[in-house]
Amino acid sequence: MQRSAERIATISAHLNPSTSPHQMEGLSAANCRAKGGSPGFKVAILGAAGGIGQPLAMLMKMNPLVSVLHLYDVANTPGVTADISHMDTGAVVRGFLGPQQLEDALTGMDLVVIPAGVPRKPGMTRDDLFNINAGIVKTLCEGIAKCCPKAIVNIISNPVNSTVPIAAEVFKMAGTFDPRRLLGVTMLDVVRANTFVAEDLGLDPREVDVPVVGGHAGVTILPLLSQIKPPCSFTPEETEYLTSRIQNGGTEVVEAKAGAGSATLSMAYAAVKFADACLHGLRGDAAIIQCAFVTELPFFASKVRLGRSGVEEIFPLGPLNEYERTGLEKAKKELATSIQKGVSFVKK
Ligand SMILES: NC(=O)c1ccc[n+]([C@@H]2O[C@H](COP(=O)([O-])OP(=O)(O)OC[C@H]3O[C@@H](n4cnc5c(N)ncnc54)[C@H](O)[C@@H]3O)[C@@H](O)[C@H]2O)c1
Ligand SMILES: O=C(O)C[C@H](O)C(=O)O
Repeated sequence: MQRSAERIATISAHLNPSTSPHQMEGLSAANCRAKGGSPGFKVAILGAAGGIGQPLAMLMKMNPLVSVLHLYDVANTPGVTADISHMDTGAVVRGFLGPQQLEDALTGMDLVVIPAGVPRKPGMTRDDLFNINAGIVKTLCEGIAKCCPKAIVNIISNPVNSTVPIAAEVFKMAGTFDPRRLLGVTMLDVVRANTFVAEDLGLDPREVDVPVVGGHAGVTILPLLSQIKPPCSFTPEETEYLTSRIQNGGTEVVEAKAGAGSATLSMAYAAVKFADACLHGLRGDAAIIQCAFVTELPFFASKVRLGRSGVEEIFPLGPLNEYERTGLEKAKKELATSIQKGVSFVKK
């Protein structure tokens, strides 16, 4: 037991940038090389040892736009970091364990992705996670405000409809709030919508683009099937079936996993797709457009254009049909409650 604790501490020290020259003695050549890195962006994942965090860390390590990858969690980061760091891709990987290493994990980051927190079990709503996850997101965002206030922040932790308002309040109180840089990740809804619509129409999902707006829970998830590319028409029954399947995609996975958590692999895929879009925007690439939960309007998932400073343009919803207009009213009502819950949590 003692030996294994010492070993974890040693691995952690080797992977931590604050390791002193004295502590560096005895490191392998491979670890010593891990001091700088190729040009690119610095990305931190908070909750990196979790069900989403691990595959997300692997996919970010494969991203050529990433030069430094910081993996932070309150448990198990030394093992995950050692494992990921053996991948022969460009990004230098460093691990950080526990609150005392949070500031080191965040300092200098361009993009921070947050999948920290507990997932649902069957029978729970995302809002049932609020009591635990609200405090986790608040603490992590306080660290961001202090150590990397200019970073783009991608929030995955549920309930997104409340955790993003929590993050906004924390940043406002710290005087660092920039609505262009705070984004709730609703990409999995788009990924699911593309897949389910493609399945229904017999198309390749890579050729389908469904805008999904509103929020990330139940009726707040509002797929705009009337605005699909390529343009398609649906019967009322198809619209009802597809809308309901997209809105309940998360529950479908929670029930199939039967107590072992919620979507992790498809979420890691969606998170990296979204993070990659943010990095391309930061690099100055043109026409980077995705759906995300943004903090203007005041909070609403919309189609946005990403650029050097984060969200550079929020597109209007466009023409909605009768079914979508009704859905929008339901979404706005539920969203208002979830947003207020997040704001009150920080202000109390
Ligand atoms: N936005 C979305 O579309 C979407 C999709 C899937 C899951 N989620 C949410 O993502 C969250 C994580 O899901 P998961 O399946 O990876 O859960 P998980 O339990 O497998 O992993 C969560 C990780 O967070 C870590 N953690 C807990 N407290 C922490 C803290 N204070 N600081 C840093 N790390 C901390 C845990 O140690 C764990 O490693 C859940 O809230 C889930 O509901 C969101
Ligand atoms: O459904 C969940 O609890 C996780 C996530 O929000 C999802 O949509 O898969």
